[in-house]
Amino acid sequence: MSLLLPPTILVTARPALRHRSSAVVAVSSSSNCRQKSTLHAEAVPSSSSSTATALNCQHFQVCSGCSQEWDLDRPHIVSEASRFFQELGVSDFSFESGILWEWRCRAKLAIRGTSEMPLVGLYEEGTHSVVDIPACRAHHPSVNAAVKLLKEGISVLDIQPYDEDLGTGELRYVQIATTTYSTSLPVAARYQNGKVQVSLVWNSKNELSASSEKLNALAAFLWKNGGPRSNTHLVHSIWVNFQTSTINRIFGNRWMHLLGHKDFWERIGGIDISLDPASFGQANTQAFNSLLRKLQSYVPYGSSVVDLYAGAGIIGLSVAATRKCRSVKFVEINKESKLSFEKSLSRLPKHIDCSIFWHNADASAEPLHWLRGSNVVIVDPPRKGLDQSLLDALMVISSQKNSKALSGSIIREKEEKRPWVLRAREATVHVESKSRINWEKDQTWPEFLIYISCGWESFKEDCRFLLSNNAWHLEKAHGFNFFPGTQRYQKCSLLLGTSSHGRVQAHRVRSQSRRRSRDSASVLRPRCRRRSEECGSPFARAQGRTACPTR
Ligand SMILES: C[S@@+](CC[C@H](N)C(=O)[O-])C[C@H]1O[C@@H](n2cnc3c(N)ncnc32)[C@H](O)[C@@H]1O
Repeated sequence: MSLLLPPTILVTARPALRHRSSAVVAVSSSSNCRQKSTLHAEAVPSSSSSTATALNCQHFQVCSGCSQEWDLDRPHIVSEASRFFQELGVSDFSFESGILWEWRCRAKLAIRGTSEMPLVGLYEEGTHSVVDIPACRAHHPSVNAAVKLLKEGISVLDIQPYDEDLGTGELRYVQIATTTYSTSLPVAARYQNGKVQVSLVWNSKNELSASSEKLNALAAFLWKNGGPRSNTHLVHSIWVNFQTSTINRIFGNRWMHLLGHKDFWERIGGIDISLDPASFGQANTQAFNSLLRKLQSYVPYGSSVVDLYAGAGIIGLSVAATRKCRSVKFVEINKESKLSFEKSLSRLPKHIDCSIFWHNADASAEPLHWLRGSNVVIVDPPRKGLDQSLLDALMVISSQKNSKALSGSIIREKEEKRPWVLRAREATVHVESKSRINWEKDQTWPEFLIYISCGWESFKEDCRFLLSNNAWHLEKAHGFNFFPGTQRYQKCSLLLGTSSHGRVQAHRVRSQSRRRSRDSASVLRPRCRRRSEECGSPFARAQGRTACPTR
């Protein structure tokens, strides 16, 4: 089995522990002092540090986005990860540092202040005060240029930034995503010349509200001064998301395309992918590309793959295209990802003969059902890690020598009658290959698990659990610098191989005790952290109110 650990989690290692404790106390008055001293300690360069790999950002220590100022190519977590994997028998853990600045191609930023002096940025650690970050070193240069243009528009048109205490104002957040896909430019010039998809989060229920005129005027301003006919041609397209709720979410449910190309293409992992603003997208597209290239090499040719927590399906589609897969099944809970998935699917090379199924479903509900029929399972869960039911299912399949017996025991469990479960089992997107796969009847079970993780602490826990009782065997581990300058999220990929030694009974006992320990961990972690990928501020998490831009 192979497992891919998202670097996101990783980098957090030691520093992550410090951050975690800071986060827990962030609502108390002493928390800021603690946080600051942590940041200060990390700001001290070691004797071998070089300015060539320093963050060198004027916003450091005020903005909550970055917490490592020196040695961006060596996140502190790497040495911990290396030791962790060494202890588990993997001595060749590798780490790719990638680009160190201008890597963030996707940013969600809060908009506060006044129309004369708008603030566009992240929350100061432990507060809900927005820090303006016009010269952010992590942002792709096009993101910073778009923020500058947006601020001009806010001032010229007297747009009112959101006031979250009063719930008033017009513009709450902006999401800016960069595409570097352009066939009219030489490859070497494409990254620097990225164009942005701007999504304005507008404080109204829909396009019929009284403030719509101002919204249209702002969109027209951005298009006139940044669109294809402007001198700079920075803006690819403009969307609006309507959000009036005070709950802990950046986006509401209503999206509308306003100007520019609706489809937003990027080339990653050897395929063309389309990402709608409502779909999950990786912030560091270059690191993601490296991760995909490595991951592909671990998928045997002709595999049947299940991609759980699939988002818009980039990982599964990239292995379908490069590994001659028999079938790839995707399971994703966010229905908004379907549109992006279908568009990307439409550009998969026509010669690829692979059965494809995309399900809008919860991977943790009936996980054995999703695992059946595949020899490779790829998981890329949110920071909280794998759902317990899926971990249990992975342990069950590893401990059963006889796949027929396994299928039989599952089928005997119950005949499913619940209509919503049956509906979820039906693929909402289905492309049949010439070989016509019926994985529902297939007796194959995963032999390879590839775990991509963006939460180091939860990953370690999941990994130890999967390796317990020799249920899975760890083969490879790789780290990728997805978030240089931030300690919190790195991505790491691991490859686990199954063994057939474990006993189901023994495993069940263990999984129960683990569930208890997870519950107690959740007491320390604010609830919304477990629920929402969006919330990054300890303050907001503890208060359970307005969402914070992710870092
Ligand atoms: C870290 S993202 C990975 C997305 C995708 N693999 C990619 O790289 O673009 C995690 C994804 O898991 C989805 N998700 C969260 N909980 C889920 C669940 N219980 N079942 C299925 N998908 C889930 C989220 O909507 C999100 O798209």
